[in-house]
Amino acid sequence: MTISERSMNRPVGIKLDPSKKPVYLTKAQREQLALQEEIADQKRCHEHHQVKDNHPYSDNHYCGKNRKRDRDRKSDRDREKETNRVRLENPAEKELEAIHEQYLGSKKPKKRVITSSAKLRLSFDWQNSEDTSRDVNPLYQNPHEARPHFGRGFFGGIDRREQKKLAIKNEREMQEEIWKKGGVEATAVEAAALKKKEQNADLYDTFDMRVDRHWTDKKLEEMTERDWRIFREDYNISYKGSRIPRPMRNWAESKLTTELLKAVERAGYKKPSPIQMASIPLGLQQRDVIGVAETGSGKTAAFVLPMLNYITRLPPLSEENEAEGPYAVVMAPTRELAQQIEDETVKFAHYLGIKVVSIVGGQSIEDQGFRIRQGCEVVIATPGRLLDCLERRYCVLNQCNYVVLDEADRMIDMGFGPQVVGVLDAMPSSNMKPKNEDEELDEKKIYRTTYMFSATMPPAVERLARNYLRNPAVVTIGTAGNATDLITQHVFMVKESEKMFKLQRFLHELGDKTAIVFINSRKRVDTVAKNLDKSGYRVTTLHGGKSQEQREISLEGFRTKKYNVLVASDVAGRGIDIPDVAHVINYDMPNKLEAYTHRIGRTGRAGKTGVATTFLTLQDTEVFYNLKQMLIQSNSHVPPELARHEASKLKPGSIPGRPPRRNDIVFTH
Ligand SMILES: Nc1ncnc2c1ncn2[C@@H]1O[C@H](COP(=O)(O)OP(=O)(O)OP(=O)(O)O)[C@@H](O)[C@H]1O
Repeated sequence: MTISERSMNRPVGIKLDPSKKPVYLTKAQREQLALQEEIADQKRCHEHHQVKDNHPYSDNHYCGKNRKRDRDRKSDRDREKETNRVRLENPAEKELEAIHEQYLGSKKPKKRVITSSAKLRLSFDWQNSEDTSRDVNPLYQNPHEARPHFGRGFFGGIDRREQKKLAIKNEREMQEEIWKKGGVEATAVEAAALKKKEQNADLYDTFDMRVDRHWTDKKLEEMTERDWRIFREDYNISYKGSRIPRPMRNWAESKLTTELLKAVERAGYKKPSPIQMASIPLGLQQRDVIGVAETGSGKTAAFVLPMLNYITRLPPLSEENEAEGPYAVVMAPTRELAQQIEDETVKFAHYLGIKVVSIVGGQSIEDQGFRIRQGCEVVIATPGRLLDCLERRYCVLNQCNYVVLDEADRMIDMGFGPQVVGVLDAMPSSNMKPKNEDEELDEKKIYRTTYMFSATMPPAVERLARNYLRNPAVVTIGTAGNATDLITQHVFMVKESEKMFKLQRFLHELGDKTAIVFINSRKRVDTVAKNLDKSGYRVTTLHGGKSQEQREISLEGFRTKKYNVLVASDVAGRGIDIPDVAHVINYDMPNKLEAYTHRIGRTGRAGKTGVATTFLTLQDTEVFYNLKQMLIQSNSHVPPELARHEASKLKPGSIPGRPPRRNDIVFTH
């Protein structure tokens, strides 16, 4: 209300001339004016209630000034809405509004979303007392080991053992009193029971300590749901899929046959690796499995052991059934990898009398066909050559129900999809598991089991590969696609012309240790190797343009340390397991991050550490974003030229300015 409006009400006690213009009022006058207005208002309200006292919606608080204020607010709102509507009907205004929204954001109030995790924030399904985590302070690591206090109990409060001893002493005295009054003597059994109680009272038990034990101190049958959860967290194991069996904690708890366990012991594998812990129990149940674990983490044994276990359950091969083909097939993208899987399989299989044959390109197909026909339980092959063998009728897969696709993503990426499908089609389809995952499996029946393993599994490839599997369990160790922490990653921004000089500097520092240098093209592999050879390095090469024999000689020479530098194309990028490779150098950055992960994974294997160095040029912008994310995630140094580059800031294929989606992971640096 303005002063002029107020003056219209003409309060009692203040004489104002109505003809005059509004005058200045002192504070005291204004206060008096307000008081009089308030009294007048209340009076009006009172009269109004007397009239409408019995009205059902009457509200004693809602009257007078309040009602007027509300009316004013409402009309203000209506007026504003109306101006907005008129304004927005004008196209120029509309456009202005859109630009405003684009730069300054929408005015529309955002709905507050309460996530389910926020709702449950303070709900734990375990008690504080159940916490088995170890305290960093050694003082609190063993809280129940109380120190004696010079014959006066223990430091730190009540001594449960003393209490128990006193309790049993009382019980004995009372019992003896009863026996005495009854005139009877304790029987031998009663006396022995009392004595046992006394002995027990002298011991601390778990209850006294009030501390739950860590899962490592528990027997299998004592493991609780919570212990299994901690176990999975300790080894970074995560699963997707239904009805997942428990992982195995050690070899003894696995359900592998005794002969296989002996073979594992002879191989020197003291403890299963996390991928083995998680996927062997699944394989033993004939479940289809997609296994993703970092390079050098023992994926080969994770699929080989359940496969051999499965074969031991089948009748041994004889003249009658050897013509029906092998019991199991493993497919891998490269010849070297297939041969390496053969070595790993033979390591265990020869103790069980299981025969293994590898079928790869570059060797006589007739010889390979002859070896299969002589009878073998396991065939390890590259998909192209195996399909060739099947089409030429050198081999059949009439009794093969176990198939492994190692480096499955690479096989599909290389265009081997049709060959893989061709091989799968040659297997008995009657043994496929039912499509409905809720349908119970017949325990006596043999179903086709399909295993798929890799260190990387891009979602698009996984979706495609899933066509070959039925109700698979997906096991992931750590974060899919990440390099192992055992590898120290260095990335240098260089010019093409500087690469050779820098490479020689790194190789010079290498001394007698071994290194693999990856180059993107076969031709350049030969050129770089020639240059290094001239400079006096012990160099050998490996790429797809060499004959199979040359490839094998090179790899063998590198394995036996006749050469300490292997210059290779991507043929050696996956799966190749050469112990003690100290340094991997990406002379050229590959054009996919998956290839980078696999290449650097040739070092830092089976628990050992390694170094990976990558030369990056401005031609590699395609991978800048993903590489930067990977370096940040693994706490590696990001060269400033990469961090600053535009291509490293924008995810390939994304729209500039689009706010991150809910599932996007954004790293800051
Ligand atoms: N339980 C184990 N204990 C000790 N060594 C093991 C164990 N399992 C596997 N290894 C060894 O670890 C090395 C790497 O294993 P493997 O080649 O199977 O790794 P991978 O996960 O398949 O690697 P990549 O992804 O590069 O193919 C091998 O030399 C193998 O003998």
